[in-house]
Amino acid sequence: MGRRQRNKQPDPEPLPEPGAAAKPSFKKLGKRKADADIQSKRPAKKAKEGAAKSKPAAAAKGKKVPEAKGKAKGTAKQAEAWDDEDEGNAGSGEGWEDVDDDAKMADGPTFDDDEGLIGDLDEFDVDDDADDDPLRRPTQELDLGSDESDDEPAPPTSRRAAKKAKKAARPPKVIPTASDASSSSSSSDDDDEDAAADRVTAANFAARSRALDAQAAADAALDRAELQRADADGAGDEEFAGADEMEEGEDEVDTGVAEGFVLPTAEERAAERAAGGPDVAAVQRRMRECVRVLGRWRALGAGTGRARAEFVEQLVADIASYYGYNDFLAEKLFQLFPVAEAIEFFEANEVPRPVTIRTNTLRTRRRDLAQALINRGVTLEPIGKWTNVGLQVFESNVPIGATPEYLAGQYMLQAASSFLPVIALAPQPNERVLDMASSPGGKTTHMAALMQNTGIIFANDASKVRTKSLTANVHRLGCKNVVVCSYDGREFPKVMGGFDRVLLDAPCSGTGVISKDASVKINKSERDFALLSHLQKQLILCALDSVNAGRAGGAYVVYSTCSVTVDENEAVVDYALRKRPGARLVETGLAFGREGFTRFRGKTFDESVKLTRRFYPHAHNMDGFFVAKFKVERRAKAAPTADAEADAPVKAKAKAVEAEASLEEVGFDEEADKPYLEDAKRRRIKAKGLRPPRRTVEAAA
Ligand SMILES: C[S@@+](CC[C@H](N)C(=O)[O-])C[C@H]1O[C@@H](n2cnc3c(N)ncnc32)[C@H](O)[C@@H]1O
Repeated sequence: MGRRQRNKQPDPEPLPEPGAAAKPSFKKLGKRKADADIQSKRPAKKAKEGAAKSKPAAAAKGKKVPEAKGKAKGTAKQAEAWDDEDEGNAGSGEGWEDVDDDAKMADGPTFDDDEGLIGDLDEFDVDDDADDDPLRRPTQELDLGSDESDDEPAPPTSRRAAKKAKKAARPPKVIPTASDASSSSSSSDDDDEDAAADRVTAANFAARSRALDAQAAADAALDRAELQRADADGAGDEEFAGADEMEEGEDEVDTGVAEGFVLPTAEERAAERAAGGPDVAAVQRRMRECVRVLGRWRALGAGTGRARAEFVEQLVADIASYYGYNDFLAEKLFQLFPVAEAIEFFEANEVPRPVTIRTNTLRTRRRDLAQALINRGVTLEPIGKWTNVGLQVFESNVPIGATPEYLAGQYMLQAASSFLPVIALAPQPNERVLDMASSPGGKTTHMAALMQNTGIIFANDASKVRTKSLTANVHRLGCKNVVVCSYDGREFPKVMGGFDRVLLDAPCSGTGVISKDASVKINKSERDFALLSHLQKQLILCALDSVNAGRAGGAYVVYSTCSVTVDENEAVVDYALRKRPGARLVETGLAFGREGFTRFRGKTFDESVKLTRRFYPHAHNMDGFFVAKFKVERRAKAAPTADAEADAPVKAKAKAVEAEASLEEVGFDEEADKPYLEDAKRRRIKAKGLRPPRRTVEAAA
């Protein structure tokens, strides 16, 4: 399997059958970036170092990525191939949307106590380096017939060669799996061949898509079979119910703890720490053993004479030191998964996410954009079946954040996960929409495109500084239905209300985007999560109060975060359900993602919370993300009693006064706005060099 094929955004896993519990994924996504540290005595990676490593892929940073071999080719025939693809997708409507932003800020920034907010669209700005300026480079010519440069060997000093050498030096993964075996067997001979054989052109795009779909279906079938086996074997105690078995084939030899393995006591652990920590190979061995024992506690744990909690404690401590997390966060994230899956999650956080872009359909079509980028030497593919505007970039000769197409607003650098809340909200043309926390505008501009530049979107963000990048993106992408404003979201609906739909892409801890911002590993404490959860609860109530509950068919609110913690997600949503009886959760309309938790470590949430969706890097090859969709309707009135009927006229009058007052409060008066609207229309007509109609009497007055 080619390198790009392996890295390709897989088609997301289908939803489990109704009633089926959320299952761990057995897929492996790649190797640890941190493995280069293997020779060092201490396993923990410095967070700073990690942060630097986890910066966006070179392309997204405006750096040159390795030269793609062979010229990109394009003809009218190729364009037709993209045509077919887009037409094929056209009917799928909502299910085929795009994603949002940048690499560090794949789905926008994350909240940081000290700096307020971290990450910015500027992260994707091009270097000043003249060499990187795409505008000064000659555009590659289209030539379907020859592929001469494919034959040129990569220079020995190329980044590809360096990458190969680095790969060879990597130690085995903590928990090797069958998927590793297959990937390692192919990795030795793949890179150069793949670059030529897997090159995606508009011509071979449709066939490749089909092949990838078939591959994804086969993988999914394999996963299901594995999960059924794990289910049949049963799991440990209640806390770890669902913990997956280690690997197929281990059953025959799994008769006890590995020879020579002794779980250290608390004192031994303390002494080990005091001595500078264990060496990395020892930690790896210990983690592997702990996962194996915990995964089959009944069979293997009893003979150890130690408590399960001791194994868990050791494993969490080793995860923290090996991957460079603070103990608190390592444990918090560990608790989200069965044991073996937790390791997959931590591993996936070490792997950069694919660079993805969203076609701005206000400016171009995906096939045209793809053709233009292919012509510049960009190697790309559609992200997956679930979006008809997303493209995944594999290689590029030019900085993806500064191509003429980028500058012309034909696309947004945006993480695949951040398409999801917009798909769920499904804003329609001519609606009034509020994007409550919107900078730098990945989702705002996506909504503007779905609304075909009609209706109105109020794009709000509490940070004035951040609204600059929002405004820049709104202009670059040609969004004409967006009003940018800067209020604390908690001031809504006092500022304005009566919306058809509201998106609350809330400030969060960013535990879903650790691969882009490794500082999260050490700078989040219990207090941060408490503060964030509190802010999120306040914001969600304001979002629910800002819609027009009386709207025919109901109004909608989508709540999303790029975090995977329960405090910031299910707990917030459950709180909102309790506080706002007029709001209920509905299906997100997203065809994949895991169900939200309804029970978690002693907490019980409303059953409907399972309608929310969780996305994980190790399971969906995208940032960790959470999406919940609410429908808000006016609450049904109770049947009137005789007394109530007598009071009816008085109550009706009181209600009318109240309604009038609330209208005043939210500041809407269509009549009063009429002259201004008419003036604006006249100006627009004049600007086009046409004669505007005569003013109506009210407007003149
Ligand atoms: C996850 S980011 C939003 C990303 C954005 N939706 C996008 O797709 O580009 C969260 C945003 O919330 C903003 N924010 C933080 N506290 C806020 C508050 N109290 N009210 C409104 N916005 C807030 C931050 O400035 C930050 O830009």
